[in-house]
Amino acid sequence: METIIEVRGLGKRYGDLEVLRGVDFALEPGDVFGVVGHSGAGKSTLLRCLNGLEDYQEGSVRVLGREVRELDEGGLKALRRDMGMIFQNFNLMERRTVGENVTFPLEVWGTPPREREARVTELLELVGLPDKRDQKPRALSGGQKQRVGIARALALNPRVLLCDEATSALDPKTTLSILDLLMDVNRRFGLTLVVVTHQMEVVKRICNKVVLLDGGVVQGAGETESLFLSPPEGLKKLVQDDYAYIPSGINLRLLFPREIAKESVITAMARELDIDFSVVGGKLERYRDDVLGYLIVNLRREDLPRVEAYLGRNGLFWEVMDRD
Ligand SMILES: Nc1ncnc2c1ncn2[C@@H]1O[C@H](COP(=O)(O)OP(=O)(O)OP(=O)(O)O)[C@@H](O)[C@H]1O
Repeated sequence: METIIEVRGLGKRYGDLEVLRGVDFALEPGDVFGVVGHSGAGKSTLLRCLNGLEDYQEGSVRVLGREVRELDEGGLKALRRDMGMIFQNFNLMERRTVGENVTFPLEVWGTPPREREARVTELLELVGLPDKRDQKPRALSGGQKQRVGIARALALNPRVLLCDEATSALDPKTTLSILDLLMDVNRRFGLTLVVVTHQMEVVKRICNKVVLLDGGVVQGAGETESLFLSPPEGLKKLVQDDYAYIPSGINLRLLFPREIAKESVITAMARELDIDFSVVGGKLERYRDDVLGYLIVNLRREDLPRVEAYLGRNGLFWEVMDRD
């Protein structure tokens, strides 16, 4: 499949400050790629390297087959037409109406007025705001403003949408509605999304791939589900909940991949093996279209071999949390 964005060995400095080092990833059309990490991790800088707003000193950033650093002014303009962007604070023009905001990129690219009108109508329908066309942004809620931001970002039919903390200023319910809209445009147009966020819930809900940055270095990367269900050491703090583990016996983390998420594996196991255990904690969550999760149980050390054998026989995944 075509690679739409390929980043290899990316290194970026502001003077003496190294902000990104050895960043690698590749995205295919339709990927929803989460970029997560603490404040100052380099997330926004990475995004700006993708659309040529920042230069980089090392490695390669190829977008739609073009090396971003080598683009001239015309090339950069074309690149930004192919990459829409939305922002935490929406960046709408307050003096312009909603319709005038959405039409702005079309004006810049010289689209004839009649086509512009039709396109604005279509875009405002798409984001669910056909009746707000003549309103000023100040009359809109945060969620509605972001919908206008999305309509404007899609005006030129981009291949990629860059989302910089796009839901961070919104309440949880509005966040979900914006994420649903982003998934809708992703599926409908095969749009690739790059989603910078510090909200793990956003990643779980819409991203199929994720990279975790810390101090400008990739700490973990891969498919969202496997990264969350079984994170590498060092990432656990960032993606897992803390539980007060029971100090005696064995704490076992059972992972529920999609096929068995809803089955009551645990009660069946307890019955069949005739063992006792306590539930320490757990979570079932929605990841895109699946319900996945884990459960942490505490059992007697001597029961572990039989439990592991049972889990293995039944095709389950588990992790012993404190095997010495
Ligand atoms: N224009 C700049 N000049 C100098 N240093 C900068 C500049 N922009 C960012 N930095 C520094 O680069 C580092 C990474 O910043 P960046 O904004 O990419 O992080 P971030 O992960 O997006 O953080 P946040 O979530 O707080 O936005 C920080 O240490 C920041 O202070």
